[in-house]
Amino acid sequence: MEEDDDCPELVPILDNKGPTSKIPVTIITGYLGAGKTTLLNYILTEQHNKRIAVILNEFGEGSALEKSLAVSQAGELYEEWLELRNGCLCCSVKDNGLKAIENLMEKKGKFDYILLETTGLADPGAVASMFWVDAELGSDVYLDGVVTVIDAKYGMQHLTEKKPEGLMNEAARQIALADLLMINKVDLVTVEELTQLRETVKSINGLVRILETQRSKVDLSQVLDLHSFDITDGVRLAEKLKLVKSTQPHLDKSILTVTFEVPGSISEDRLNDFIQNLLWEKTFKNKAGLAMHVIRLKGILCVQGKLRRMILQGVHELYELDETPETWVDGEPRVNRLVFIGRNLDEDILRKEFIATVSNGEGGEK
Ligand SMILES: Nc1nc2c(ncn2[C@@H]2O[C@H](COP(=O)(O)OP(=O)(O)OP(=O)(O)O)[C@@H](O)[C@H]2O)c(=O)[nH]1
Repeated sequence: MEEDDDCPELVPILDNKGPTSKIPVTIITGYLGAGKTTLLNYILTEQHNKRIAVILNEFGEGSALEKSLAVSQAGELYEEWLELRNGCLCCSVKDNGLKAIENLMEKKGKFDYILLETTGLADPGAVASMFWVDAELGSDVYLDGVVTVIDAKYGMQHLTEKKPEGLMNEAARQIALADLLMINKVDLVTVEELTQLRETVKSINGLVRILETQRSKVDLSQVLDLHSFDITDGVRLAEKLKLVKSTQPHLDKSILTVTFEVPGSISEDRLNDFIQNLLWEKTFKNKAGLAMHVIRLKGILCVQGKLRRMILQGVHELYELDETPETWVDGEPRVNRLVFIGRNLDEDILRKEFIATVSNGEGGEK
């Protein structure tokens, strides 16, 4: 056992990924009119003793601010920022979003939390990747999670909208990327409609926690500090991944969740080969010959030569493989458990490809 009391000087406890030294960013996404602004207004007017900065994101859109700021009850629209009585702040940033946020913090001091609302049609994956990469590069912020708001009444319609060949349905993509899903406007639907939507959502993202809300009212502790990209709690993630089941597509060509478990310890190099073939080269195809496309990826792995569990996190083409603080216990079965959310995925093929790639040569027992 390691000594917990003594902290070796050369190993800072608050490493640059530590939640205490950096400011969390939660991305709030969802289709047009789902209730994102209502959620932000609710959060900003609740008593939470946090200094929250709300950023309305127009990254990459290049267009002028199309909508009023989240909090404009005073009738004033602030170009740069709007400071609220409870210490919160609201502003709109374009293009180089992270730089703008850093400038804002320089001017206004640090916040406790940043909420970033993406425009209804934006791909939250691009924004999430940007924050994720920046955190790695030593920025003051880290990505806490992606919250997707769905319209209980029109959600199904958005999900079944036909897209031109090859294009992904944005509503489904936003669900696939979510770490937390809020089905909002439950007052407008019947129990049956709500059940149907919930089942459809689960068939896309088998990992996500689902909340049902009216007027986006939600216990803030369920939305903030999700630590969805943390690498420190491998045990909790392992337990969570164990409960995930592969899903069947509900909708034509829909995005779904695939999960599997492979025993033994694996080579890190070959694991990297597998991930890169999947995410970058897109070499794996489903039975219909369509390339698999991963949107979100999580895993707990047992890597040869590592005493600790490894965590794998991925968003689109980015991935990160890290050691957790937890060592494998003697006699504990070594397993690799992976969850993929994406398009054209096929569980059998993916598992076979994984086994073929990682257990080449000396794979198997530790
Ligand atoms: N009936 C009902 N209406 C709601 C609920 N939540 C929000 N609304 C209304 O739905 C409309 C859209 O809500 P917004 O919060 O502006 O949605 P949004 O996702 O920010 O919309 P965009 O900015 O266009 O993407 C508003 O008129 C809200 O008052 C709810 O739970 N029930």
